[in-house]
Amino acid sequence: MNDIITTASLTKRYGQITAVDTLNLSIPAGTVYGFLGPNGTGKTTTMRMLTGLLEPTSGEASIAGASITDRDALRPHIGYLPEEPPLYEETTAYQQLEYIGGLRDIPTERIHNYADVLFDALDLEAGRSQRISEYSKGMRQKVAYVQTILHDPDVVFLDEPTSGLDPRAAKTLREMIRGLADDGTTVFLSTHILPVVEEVADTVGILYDGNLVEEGTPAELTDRTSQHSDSTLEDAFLELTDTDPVKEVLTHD
Ligand SMILES: Nc1ncnc2c1ncn2[C@@H]1O[C@H](COP(=O)(O)OP(=O)(O)OP(=O)(O)O)[C@@H](O)[C@H]1O
Repeated sequence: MNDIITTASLTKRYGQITAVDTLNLSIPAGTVYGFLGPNGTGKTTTMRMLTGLLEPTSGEASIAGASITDRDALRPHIGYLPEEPPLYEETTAYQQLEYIGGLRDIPTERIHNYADVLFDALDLEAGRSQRISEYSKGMRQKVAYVQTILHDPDVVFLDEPTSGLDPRAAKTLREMIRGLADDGTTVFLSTHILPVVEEVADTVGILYDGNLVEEGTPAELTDRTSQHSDSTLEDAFLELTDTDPVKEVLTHD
């Protein structure tokens, strides 16, 4: 299978802190990669480097053959939904998408057709004519998601995409994520909601202190670490990222 995301010793330091440490990833096209790790372990830093927003200290990476340091070449291939997506407060959802789509030369008719289908699926019809400043967190998240995939990118980076969504919308979004991958789009998904990853990810990578400490299918990770037959990805995650300093002192001989 063709790897569409590759990184080679990708590293980011902030002064004394090494946020991402010689990260090597090879992610095949058309798969969902669940990127997990405790808070402050380098996930956002990695995503910002892979989307060309942050320069690496060292190492390399490419997306669909475009180097992450070549932003013009990279841009058409990627969509990024950050944890706090920027939206224009005074516009409606349509206007927001028209503006973003316009920057990418997407015809207005296509933007409207696409938005109509996705807004129906995500239950955002009622909010279409409202200004974004009047939106709830979940409504904002829905518009931001549509904005992320509007130009049909090869790789979509999603940071906590179900944040703020009600259970029905979150379920629809999980199905959409799977649908994207089934249609050949690659999804790089970071979330702390492990059942979401368990449901949609083909492969899971666990980042810990900037290092990739484990990688495999959700079932493999669970099996590798499981103490009992009904273990979940959450059990595996907790075991692989266990840094209880008190426990470390007590067990140190
Ligand atoms: N601009 C910055 N300047 C200095 N240190 C930073 C900066 N951004 C991030 N860091 C540090 O880099 C490390 C990784 O942060 P990052 O935001 O990538 O983690 P994360 O895994 O995305 O966390 P979370 O799950 O909480 O979103 C942390 O130690 C953080 O304090």
